[in-house]
Amino acid sequence: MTKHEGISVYNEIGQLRSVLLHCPGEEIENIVPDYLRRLLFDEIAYLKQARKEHDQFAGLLRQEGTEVLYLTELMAEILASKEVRDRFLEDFMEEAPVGTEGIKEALREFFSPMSPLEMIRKCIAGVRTEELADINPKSLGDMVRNPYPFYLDPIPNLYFQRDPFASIGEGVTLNVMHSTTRNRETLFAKYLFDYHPRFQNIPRWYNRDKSHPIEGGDLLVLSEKIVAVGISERTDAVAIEKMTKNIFHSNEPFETVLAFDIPKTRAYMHLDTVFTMVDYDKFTIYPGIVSPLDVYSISKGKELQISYEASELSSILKKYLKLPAVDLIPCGNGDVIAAGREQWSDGSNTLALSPGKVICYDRNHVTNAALRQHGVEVLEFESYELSRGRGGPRCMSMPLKREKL
Ligand SMILES: NC(=O)NCCC[C@H](N)C(=O)O
Repeated sequence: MTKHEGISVYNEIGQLRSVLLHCPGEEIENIVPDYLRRLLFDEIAYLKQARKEHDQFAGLLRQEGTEVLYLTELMAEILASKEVRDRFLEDFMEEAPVGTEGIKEALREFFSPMSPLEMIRKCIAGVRTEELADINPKSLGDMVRNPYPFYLDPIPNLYFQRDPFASIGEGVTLNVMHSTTRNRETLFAKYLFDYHPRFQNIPRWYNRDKSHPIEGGDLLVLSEKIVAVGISERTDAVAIEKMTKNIFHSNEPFETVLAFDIPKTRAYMHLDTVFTMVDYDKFTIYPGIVSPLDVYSISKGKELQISYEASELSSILKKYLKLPAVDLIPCGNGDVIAAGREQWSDGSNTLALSPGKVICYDRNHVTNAALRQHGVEVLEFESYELSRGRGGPRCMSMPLKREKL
């Protein structure tokens, strides 16, 4: 197993040293039209092409010197311990939830011959009812006919590794997801931080046992002093306050959390679907959120100091990041039709590799051209299928280490 490495993320743009990904697997082939919405997809994706695109994404990261870690491989290392494996399976079935003891017993038997990697992949892929032939009925629930096709639901959003936890400084938020379908994803993160030797004693700024939702796509570490967070469809103000108190009570250098109150709609589900940082003084933003945007600052003090920031976004960013000017590069380059189309496929959801160098989906050609006009280097990869899950390169990656600036 890998040695202790920890977490170190003090900005959005410093050289990306290490990142966590999940390459989409068989879970994508368990998405069916009847459950699309509940599974937070808008279309049926084609797995072979999605995996090809994801490999291109990982290839670009490696080519730039970033260490690429896969969630399934880290989890398989942990589950090599029989004790941890058994505990994980019980927790996983409890949270699924698997309702009856008869089905639980059949699942234990189903998983028992599998290697740790096979088991973890299958937990993510989902288990269809037809795969468990012999259930020894123990209760009424084991006997009644149920048309629902899964004993364990697939977890198709796991390739959006940005959301179940978030690296901030040397710690993490272990998130509470807004939707039931994504909540089991945070169990993987819990096991990583409880058991993997690479991540021992990582402070937690938020824990998945709290009731208020917060998702990683809403958390942006703008500098060593400033964290931005979306008050969004997925993240609520109570969770933000709890997280902020924990960060401020630690030895971390963060001094202000800027809370962006964005519209609560599916297209803009997280702050990073409408706003990402691409260079020291450059950001890409979806123009549709600028006028309804309210920003609040929460500053460190004996108590939290909360204020409404009355100025426009560029002034707020200049003030807190101590910059003479900021360049807000619009998604769609000022064309309202292109902006709407490209935001829908995450045109503003860039992943910075280093200051002024980002990875983007190739399909968002208007926004990518605008980024280049503003002096940003853009690396592209194919995006026919991955984009169907409504997330882009930032959503698909969780930085574990970035160089400090
Ligand atoms: N940070 C992100 O914006 N992640 C994208 C998540 C997409 C996923 N289908 C969801 O609705 O949660």
